[in-house]
Amino acid sequence: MASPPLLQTHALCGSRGGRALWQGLSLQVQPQDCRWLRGANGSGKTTLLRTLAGLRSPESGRVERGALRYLGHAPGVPDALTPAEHLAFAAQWQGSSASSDAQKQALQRWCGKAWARRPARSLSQGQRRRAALAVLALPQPVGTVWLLDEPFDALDDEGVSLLCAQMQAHADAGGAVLFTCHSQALAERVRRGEDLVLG
Ligand SMILES: Nc1ncnc2c1ncn2[C@@H]1O[C@H](COP(=O)(O)OP(=O)(O)OP(=O)(O)O)[C@@H](O)[C@H]1O
Repeated sequence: MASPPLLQTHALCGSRGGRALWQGLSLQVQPQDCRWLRGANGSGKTTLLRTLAGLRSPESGRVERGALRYLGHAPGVPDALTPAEHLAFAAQWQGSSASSDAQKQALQRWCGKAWARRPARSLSQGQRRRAALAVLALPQPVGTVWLLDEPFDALDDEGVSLLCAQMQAHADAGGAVLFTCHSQALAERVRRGEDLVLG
C-alpha cells in the first residue's frame, strides 16, 4: 500500500497583487521525494512555499501538513546572534530533543570554528546561509518536509556538496524536500520525483 503523503494541497489557488499565480493546485509530497519547484522569476515559487509553510493564506483551497521546516530565500539569522546561539535558539523553539551534542555536531558540520561564535552581522552571506542550514541538521520528527527557497545561494563548492548530501540523507530517511533553485545543473544533483513547474 502506498504511504500517505507527508504534505498535500487541495484545489489551492494563490495570487499576488491581484494577479493569479496558480490555480487548483493539487500537490502530494511523498516520503523520499526531493522535488524541484521551478519556474521563471516572478512565477510564484516563494509565495507557494510560504503558503505551504502556513506563513501566508491561500486565495482558496487548503493545505494538509505535518512536521515541516521552512528556510526562506534570505537566511534569516538575526544580526545579533552567533551561529551557535541561533542553533540553540532553534533547537529550543522547535522543542526538539536536540542534545547539546547534536547541536555541536550540526555546528561543526556547517560552521567554521573561526566564525561560529561571531555575531551574524559580521558574517558573509555564505556563512549566514550555512548558519541557517545547520538548523536542518538537528534531530526532527520522521517524515518532516523541508521547504527550501534557493538553499544553494551563496554556498561554495564544499557547502553545495554538504547540502546535497544532507537533502539526500533526509529523503532516504523517509522525509521529503521541496526546493527552488535557478541552476538546472545543481537541481539535477539532488532531484528525485516529479518537478513542480509554475508559470
Ligand atoms: N509585496 C508584494 N506585493 C505585490 N506583489 C508582489 C509582492 N512580492 C512579490 N509580488 C509579486 O508576486 C509574484 C510572485 O513572486 P514570488 O516571489 O513568489 O516569485 P518567485 O517565483 O519566487 O520569483 P523569483 O524566481 O524571482 O525568486 C511576482 O509576480 C511578484 O511581482
